[in-house]
Amino acid sequence: MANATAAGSAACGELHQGLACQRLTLPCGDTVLVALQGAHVLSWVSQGRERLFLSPNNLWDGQAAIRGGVPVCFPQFNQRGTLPKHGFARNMSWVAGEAVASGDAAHIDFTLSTNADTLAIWQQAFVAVLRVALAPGQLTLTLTVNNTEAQNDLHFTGALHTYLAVDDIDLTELRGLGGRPEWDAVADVHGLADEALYFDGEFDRVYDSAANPLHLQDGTSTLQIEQSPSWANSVVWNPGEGKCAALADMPAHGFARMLCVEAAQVFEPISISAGGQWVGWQRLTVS
Ligand SMILES: O=P(O)(O)OC[C@H]1O[C@@H](O)[C@H](O)[C@@H](O)[C@@H]1O
Repeated sequence: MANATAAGSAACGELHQGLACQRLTLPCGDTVLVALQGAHVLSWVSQGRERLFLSPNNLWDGQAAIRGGVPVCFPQFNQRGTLPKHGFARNMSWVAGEAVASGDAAHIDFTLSTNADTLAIWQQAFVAVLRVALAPGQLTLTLTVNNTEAQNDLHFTGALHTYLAVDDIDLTELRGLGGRPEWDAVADVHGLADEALYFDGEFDRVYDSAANPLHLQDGTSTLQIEQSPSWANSVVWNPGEGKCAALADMPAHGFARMLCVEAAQVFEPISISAGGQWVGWQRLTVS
């Protein structure tokens, strides 16, 4: 089913590997594809180039976490709690709203609410909304979490776990975190970030987020990465060759074509009082 929206933008449903998806396409040709599973952005093409890495070795069974794109990790980051790794939101089906166009941009909201499956593992009433907003050369992902409890606070950690496509990880550098507190999770060492980060093996580090944008340079193009101050951390992850080989859902050399730069909340859970709301976003801009 396709429906035209204002200014020539188009929104339509389609299947990708059997999964129900929504696609937004702008008059300039930029397009984003989002699976209902996890409200998972699978593809963002801007200026004719795919900007996200998506593993060709995914199971596509509608439940297993999808490797690549932008997993929404909620309400738990990694294994820092009793919930499934990186929370359950990426494994569940979200509900797509109507696409909305304004000028040369468009957005669509996806919603996940408390249900029997979430209550079975997390006794918390909530409504989470991911807005996927497309503008020429720009993708903005905004996660809004509503605590719909009458009395209790809601606590969560999480991330927008963005897998950026790179031509060659050996030619990739990330700038903008220089001087920020860094925890190297591989070596379990705390320090301060170098001005430019390079990747020649497993890399798994958590940073105190920076106020300024980050810049990813991969040889042929530069991407600017921003996040709202409501996320305390940025996580930079590449499994490297050895760990990549152990990931069943990654091709052997997949590590060379990706870098995760995540807007995240890792250590200190975010608290939302009863009836309250939290908003956090990540914005990618082709530059
Ligand atoms: O394989 P998963 O569950 O998608 O997690 C991938 C990676 O996600 C990153 O955010 C973590 O920092 C890594 O430690 C983790 O390995």
